[in-house]
Amino acid sequence: MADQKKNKLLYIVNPIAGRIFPKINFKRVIELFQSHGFDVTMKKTAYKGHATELVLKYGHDKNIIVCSGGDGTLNEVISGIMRLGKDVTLGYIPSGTTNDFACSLNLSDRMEKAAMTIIKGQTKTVDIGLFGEKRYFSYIASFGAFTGSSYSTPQSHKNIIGHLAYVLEGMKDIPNIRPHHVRVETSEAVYEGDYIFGAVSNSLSIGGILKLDANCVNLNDGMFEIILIKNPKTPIDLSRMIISLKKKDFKDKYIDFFKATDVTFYMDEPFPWSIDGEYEAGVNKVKIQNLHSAIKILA
Ligand SMILES: Nc1ncnc2c1ncn2[C@@H]1O[C@H](COP(=O)(O)OP(=O)(O)OP(=O)(O)O)[C@@H](O)[C@H]1O
Repeated sequence: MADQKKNKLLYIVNPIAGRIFPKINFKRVIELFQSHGFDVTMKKTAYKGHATELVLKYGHDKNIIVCSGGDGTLNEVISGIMRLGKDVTLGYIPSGTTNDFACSLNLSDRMEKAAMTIIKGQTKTVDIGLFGEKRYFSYIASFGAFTGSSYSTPQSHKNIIGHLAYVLEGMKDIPNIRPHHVRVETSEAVYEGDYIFGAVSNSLSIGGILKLDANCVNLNDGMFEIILIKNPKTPIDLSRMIISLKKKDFKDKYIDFFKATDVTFYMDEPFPWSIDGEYEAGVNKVKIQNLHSAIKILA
């Protein structure tokens, strides 16, 4: 168990994350922390970007920063910690709709169990992504098919029907799927093509739909997994590719799959990205860097 005398804990709660039932019982979580000797300051988020501000405002004298929310809240807290420039440990009690990153870290979505993981005090380090100059991400930067639904699905729908809301919103995208011409450079290779989807990820699960093999992904190896999917020419190509993706077999001629530390994307025309499920405006060129072991997390 961690040395509780030293444990000044900032607890950030997104009160609107996840489904209506069950909502995070943050009072119970606070009681648990306090009963184990933690000195807790709790703050609720009130708007987008607030979690980052709260970390920067209240995080200076804390050694643990815990958040409850979904991938969006976690992303904002990580962005705050990266800017804080102080050695703090992150704790996460998932209460979002998809909680992709929590699944990769094997964190329980049962509130008390996740709180106990934090109280037990075992840490591991994980890589963090940097998209461009200042946009951090915990598990994914993606573009193309279905990524719009990750940030455009209304919160009210997510609250009522959970992850299915993303899937339904994504289906609206199908008639509009069109390829983007992209050139992708790593220190070792160049990939170029008309891609309908691309993802730079540090996760076992991409949008809760596409799964990567646990043996292939290490969240702290300084490398991203990168998947680029080309536009299939015929319905037969499309169905073969879908079968390959479902089998986690990425050798199909329409799929480029590789690992890299840093990767630069060159786009003919800008298109929006999704960063940990939140909207990011398009650019003509972006470098995505893996910041190795950048965050210490209780997991
Ligand atoms: N009080 C608030 N009112 C409205 N929006 C908020 C509030 N607090 C935080 N937000 C924003 O809500 C958005 C969604 O939060 P989050 O991603 O944590 O939950 P979720 O969407 O339910 O879960 P997931 O991303 O795992 O599906 C984020 O962009 C966050 O900044």
